[in-house]
Amino acid sequence: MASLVLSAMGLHPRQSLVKVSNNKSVRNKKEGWYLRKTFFDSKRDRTRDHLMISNVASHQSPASVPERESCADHRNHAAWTSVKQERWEGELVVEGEIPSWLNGTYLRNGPGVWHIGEFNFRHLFDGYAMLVKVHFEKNGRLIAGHRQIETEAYKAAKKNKKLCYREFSVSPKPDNFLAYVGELAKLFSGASLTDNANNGIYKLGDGRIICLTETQKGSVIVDSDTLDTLGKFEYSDPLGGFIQSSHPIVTDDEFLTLLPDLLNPGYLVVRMEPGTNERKVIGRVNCRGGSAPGWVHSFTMTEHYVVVPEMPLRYSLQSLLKAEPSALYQFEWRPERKAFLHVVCKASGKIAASVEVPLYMVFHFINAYEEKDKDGRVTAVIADCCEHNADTTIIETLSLKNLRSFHGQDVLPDARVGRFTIPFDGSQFGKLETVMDPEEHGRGVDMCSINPAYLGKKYRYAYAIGAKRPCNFPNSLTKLDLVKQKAKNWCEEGIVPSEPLFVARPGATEEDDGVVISMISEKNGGAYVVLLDGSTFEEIARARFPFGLPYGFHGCWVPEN
Ligand SMILES: CC1=C(/C=C/C(C)=C\C=C\C(C)=C\C=C\C=C(C)\C=C\C=O)C(C)(C)CCC1
Ligand SMILES: [Fe+2]
Repeated sequence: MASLVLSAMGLHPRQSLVKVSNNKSVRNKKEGWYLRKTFFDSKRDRTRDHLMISNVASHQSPASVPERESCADHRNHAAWTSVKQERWEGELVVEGEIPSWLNGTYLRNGPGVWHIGEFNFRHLFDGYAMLVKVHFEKNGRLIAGHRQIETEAYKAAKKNKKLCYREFSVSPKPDNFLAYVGELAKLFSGASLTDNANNGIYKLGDGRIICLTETQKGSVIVDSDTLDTLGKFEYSDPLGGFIQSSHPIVTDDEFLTLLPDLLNPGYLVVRMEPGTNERKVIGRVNCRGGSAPGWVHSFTMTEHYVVVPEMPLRYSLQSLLKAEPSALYQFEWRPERKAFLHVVCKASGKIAASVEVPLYMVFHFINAYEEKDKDGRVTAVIADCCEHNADTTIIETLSLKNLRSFHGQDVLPDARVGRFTIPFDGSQFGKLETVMDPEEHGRGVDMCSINPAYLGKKYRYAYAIGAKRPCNFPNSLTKLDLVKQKAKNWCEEGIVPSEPLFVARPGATEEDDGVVISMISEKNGGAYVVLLDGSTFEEIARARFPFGLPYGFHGCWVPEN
């Protein structure tokens, strides 16, 4: 009975509410209760790691989650370990003070499950999508939860107990030659590619919440409260193709994205209005560097221009066709084909500038803005990014084998805040410079966010994951002051933080007036959500989940009402 009551409260039965003062207890300010932190207190608990893809747990607290076979390696950091059950919801106890204006839901997308039965995925990017939510109620309470996204790829793997679609690093093995021929046909139509929407998450101008990956069919609508998968986002236009940027640029007024064209190498720049599913073409950029477009995980824009990257890391049709992944999975590094940035005018669709730039390797662009002369004419576009020193090593660093074998070696490749200058004077070349000494952020930087009010405009601050060396993955949060060229860092021993998401205080006039939210996975198997002050970059609150949560990619903020 007691355990049922605790379950209903979202508490584990071993997590007891006690009115005592104890250094292992955390005060729940609101209720005047203390929550004794007994999660994972015993070694036995830490070693329980359940296979979850074989079963669907209904709306449950951890207490009512059925025990399942042990599968994953319990010595793994929570960040690289599949989540223990398919879904959970409960209330979290807050340590610290949540600002009273913070009212809404933080959603995070990312991999949740990296295995199907005994079959283990190889890469961080492969994991089946899981959503995490933290709902900040007006009364200061936090209601949290997580849930797998019910994509075709995930459901098929569960039903058939085998890989059925091509994920980032793994492809289903055809049983025989006929099946192989069938697979090839499916590949050309895009049917064999995954719809595992494990990457981006956005609130569209019309209120719908969309989860995305690089495949167009991996666009999925979810419910921000229940985390239900509501269905595929079906594009109603005839644009075709099967790949898209994982990161559209979404505002209340529009959804802009890039569609790489693998057959006639180039990119379509498209725009979709809120309330519609129809993308309209703004313009097209033809690749300057040969027979395949570069990978466009993300891109950036200014107030009037879209910046289209053409990276030397290009799609490899050959690798896409092969069942066995090559060294760079579906990509190949082609430095001889050079690197470019193209600038497309949002109003006319015309190419305003197209320049060759030094080689670069970028997953995430940060922001861009226009530089103007005294008469208000645009003289250049500035585009900032998290740049991996034109080195693709980071992709292999993010394989699960590497992430799970950290023994104190400093193996995270260096990264920097890169700034491109794209002149508007007809020059053939653009510049790529380092904004600040990379030591400021431990030579690690990625998964960035800014104050959304500064999108496309001159800005000063960005928030990202950084590094405290030695490490094999970014293990700190960093606030980058791009004007002073300084960083403030926040870190705790053994943590893996996900993208720090900046949420502005309503009515704020300073760019950094707000909070930064990040989900933290711990090496002892725990997880918590942390809130930092956007200005001082000091911790203001945290709330612990009752079990570990894997690393996640990106978040979004859904304000109440
Ligand atoms: C790329 C293609 C596919 C899938 C891509 C997927 C599922 C995810 C990509 C995620 C990325 C690029 C995440 C980047 C994270 C970077 C980090 C954490 C950097 C840290 C550095 O210090 C498909 C869908 C399989 C199709 C083909 C192409
Ligand atoms: Fe991303």
